[in-house]
Amino acid sequence: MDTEVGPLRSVLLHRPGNELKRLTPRNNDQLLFDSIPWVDRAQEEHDAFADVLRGRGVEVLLLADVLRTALADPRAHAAGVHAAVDHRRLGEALADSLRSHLSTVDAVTLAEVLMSGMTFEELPAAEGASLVRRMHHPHDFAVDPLPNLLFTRDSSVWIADRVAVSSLAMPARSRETALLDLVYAYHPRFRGAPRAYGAHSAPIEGGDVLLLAPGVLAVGVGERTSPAGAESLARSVFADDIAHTVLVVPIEQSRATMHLDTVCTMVGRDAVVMYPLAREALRAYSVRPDGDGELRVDGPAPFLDAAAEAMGIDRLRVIDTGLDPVTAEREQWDDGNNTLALAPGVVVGYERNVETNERLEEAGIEVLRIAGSELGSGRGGPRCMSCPIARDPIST
Ligand SMILES: NC(=O)NCCC[C@H](N)C(=O)O
Repeated sequence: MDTEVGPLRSVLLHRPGNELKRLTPRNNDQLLFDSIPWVDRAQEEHDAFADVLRGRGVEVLLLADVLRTALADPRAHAAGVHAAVDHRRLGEALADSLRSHLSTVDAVTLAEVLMSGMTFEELPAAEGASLVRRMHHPHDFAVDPLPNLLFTRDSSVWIADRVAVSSLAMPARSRETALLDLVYAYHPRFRGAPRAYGAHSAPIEGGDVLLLAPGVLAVGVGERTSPAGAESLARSVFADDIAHTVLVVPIEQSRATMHLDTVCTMVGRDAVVMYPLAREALRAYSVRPDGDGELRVDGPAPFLDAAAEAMGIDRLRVIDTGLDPVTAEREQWDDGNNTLALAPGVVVGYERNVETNERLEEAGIEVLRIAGSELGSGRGGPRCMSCPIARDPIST
């Protein structure tokens, strides 16, 4: 898979589950949600999103299913138990007893613990007194929930025939790496899938990675992906010969622009929808292999120019959203720029971004609208909620 817009064949989604029921007004900021979602409605919205994709011939894989299947392998099960138990939080005695307990549970139960976490009151009854158990509030988490699993875009990225399992920057998401790692290592469908980026610890998140054209990647660097993460990814894709240029794009370190795909996504082979303020502001370092195993770094230059040059086209078309600044800011916050392309000129977008969608349609882009009032409470749109696994090449 080497573009953002080739006909989408297969995608990994996560239907939100019990992990969302862990969100409270006390923990939602730390868990990276802006409000408390109505879980049943979020599930309905997500089911409708998945149905739109299936209706267009896309195979939808659900993370909970592939996780359960992977955990049926004893090695994956052991890795899952290891990922769940934090001995620094629990202390050695309680960690040992939780480890022994989880080692005996089936794959479905372990998957649920890995996704939804476990509170101290849900820990299996243990013999004897544990200071840790007594001092924690019963509702404290012994195993943290992962409500941001919903945003499968960020935790793994397919580039050509390789998958990069991300190292996520925020503590609330760092355990997602272990789950995706064991899915790709042990699920029969993915076992042996070649990796990109490896087990680097420098943060990369998939929302920052755009496959602009075959061999050309854009990587946002800001709140999530670090300069070191971008450099590691560049070195890895050059070593594997799956890209010739990586455009490294500094983005503002703020919640509204946490990933590059919050301000810019591709809607056609040479077209993007972009937050108007980003249009002039974005710049890019062009990183290429220098032929001696090192990197050549040029720039920074205006992003649109650097992208067109690397893609070998005259210019990258920006869909003129033509919005007044307040509407633009509101619709950017609600992920109007975060579209998922199903094919060149066909995208999924949140229905609430009325003006952005109208402008896209005026530019000839078909917009498949989905509801997202609850899904969007974690600040992510259709692109954030999808990890494409296979796309057809764009026919010429
Ligand atoms: N690619 C994206 O922009 N993903 C959205 C992630 C939202 C999630 N609540 C987070 O803060 O990581």
